[in-house]
Amino acid sequence: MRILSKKETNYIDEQIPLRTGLPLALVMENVGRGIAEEIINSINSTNNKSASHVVFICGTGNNGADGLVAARQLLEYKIPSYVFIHGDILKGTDLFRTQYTACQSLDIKFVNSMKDIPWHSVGIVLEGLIGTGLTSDLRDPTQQLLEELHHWLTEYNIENLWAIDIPAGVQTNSGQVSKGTLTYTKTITFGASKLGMHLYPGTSYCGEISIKPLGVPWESINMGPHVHTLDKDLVCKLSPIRPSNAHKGVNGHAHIIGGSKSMIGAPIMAAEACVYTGAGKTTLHVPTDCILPVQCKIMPETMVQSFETNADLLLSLTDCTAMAIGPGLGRSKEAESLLTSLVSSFEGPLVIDADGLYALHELRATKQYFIDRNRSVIMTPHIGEFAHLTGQSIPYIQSHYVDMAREFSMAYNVTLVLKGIPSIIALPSGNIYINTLGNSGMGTGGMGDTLTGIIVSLLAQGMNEDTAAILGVYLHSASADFLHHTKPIGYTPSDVGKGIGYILKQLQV
Ligand SMILES: NC(=O)C1=CN([C@@H]2O[C@H](COP(=O)(O)OP(=O)(O)OC[C@H]3O[C@@H](n4cnc5c(N)ncnc54)[C@H](OP(=O)(O)O)[C@@H]3O)[C@@H](O)[C@H]2O)[C@H](O)CC1
Ligand SMILES: [K+]
Repeated sequence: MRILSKKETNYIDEQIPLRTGLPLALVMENVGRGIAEEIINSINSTNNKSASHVVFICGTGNNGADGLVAARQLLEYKIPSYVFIHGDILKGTDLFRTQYTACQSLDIKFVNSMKDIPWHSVGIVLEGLIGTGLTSDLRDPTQQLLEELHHWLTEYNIENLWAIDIPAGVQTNSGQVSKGTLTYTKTITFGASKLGMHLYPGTSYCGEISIKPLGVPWESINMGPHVHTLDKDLVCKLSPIRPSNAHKGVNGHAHIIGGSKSMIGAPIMAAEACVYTGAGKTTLHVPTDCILPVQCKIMPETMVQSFETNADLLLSLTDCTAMAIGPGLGRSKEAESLLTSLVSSFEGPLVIDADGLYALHELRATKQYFIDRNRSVIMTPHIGEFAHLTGQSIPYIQSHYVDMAREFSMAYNVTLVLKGIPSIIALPSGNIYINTLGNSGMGTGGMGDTLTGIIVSLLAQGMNEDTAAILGVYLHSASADFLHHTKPIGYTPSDVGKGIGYILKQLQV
């Protein structure tokens, strides 16, 4: 499912009249009908017929105009509305003033104060103060107004607070939330949901999201790189189909490099997840000083090799269909020089994770290697590692989450899996995928190692970087969601790895 940025919604508004000759007022009529239908359905399904009044709190932009269209359309169904307008009507947009004039001649009650609303008979309140037109944090008068609204909702125990398009105070692109923003039970949005509705903290203010059509097939408008949700519908088309005569020689040989004296669990989890995801062969390379405990712990299906020096390791990487480096590798000068050698000499599919990313801290020095490669490298940083890679602070990354991921991926030719809540995948083409799965039980050490193992396994089986990253993130989260269903916390990254085959089966149904 596509997700829209602020720039894209503005572009759609601009292009529809240009391409079709249809005025924006007609689009607004469609979205207003969408809002009205949602209200009618809710009123019809509730037993409380005494709470039948609808209240619209509108600004003087097009978001407020959408509310006025809905109020007018409700009259046809004999549903009365009260409207409170915030702001100077004369300074409203053309569409707002048109709708305002139309509503003045109808049986819609405009109130000058919220005190004049019969709150005891109100079932639903819709906020059309500000939509995608939010410019900065909410200004004081708007914050005060929302505070007053909150007072009435609490006093009269009104649960249904619905936002038109996006809650006033939530930034469309970043999901950052202004002081004074209220929490909604539903957001009725148009065409597609907006980025900020999928990113924290914005997502927790929106309530249920209901998408209403614009009435014009806007997806055919070319707007450059897209943002999509990562969900089952998308990955069903990506699921690998293995020929019935496939054997281990054709199912890929994944090599994983990692481990250090104090960290043997991370490479083991990665290697085992790689096996569970179906690689034909999995070899784990660990430093000589930790091979014994690794061999004692790891499942017998993996091959384990040790290396004393980087030169040893590079020589032993034969028959390698895909490689992952980083889990538990440790932070050392050797690791840094290993990374530089691998990035410049290994031409096959490569995943860099964890300490492998840390070893890239002189990223500018190696940037050209990434750009010159025929294929992108997959990097899987969490936000802390991404901050280290980019030199930006964590709060800055959080408030520029999608933009930073996209810029990084395009500049470095990297398929980026940015692990956060939610995780996003940024492709060198500029396209972004926002993960819609996952749960709180995943916040445990080793989950990232398992993800790396899944992704390198998919690469080894012949998937390209972009598909392996997208499908890998999906399989990882879907497997965790399956476990979470019966065991909310305490399932392990290894359990997640073990479940991958079952999720692949679900995708093939
Ligand atoms: N393609 C679509 O999806 C369509 C969307 N539509 C709707 O249009 C809005 C966007 O309308 P727009 O007129 O661009 O802007 P808004 O109405 O969202 O916002 C403008 C009003 O908000 C006030 N504002 C802005 N920033 C602040 C702030 N920081 N604090 C307080 N108030 C703020 C602004 O006041 P000014 O005094 O600054 O002018 C305006 O009053 C979109 O969200 C949809 O709902 C269309 O229906 C067409 C299709
Ligand atoms: K709104």
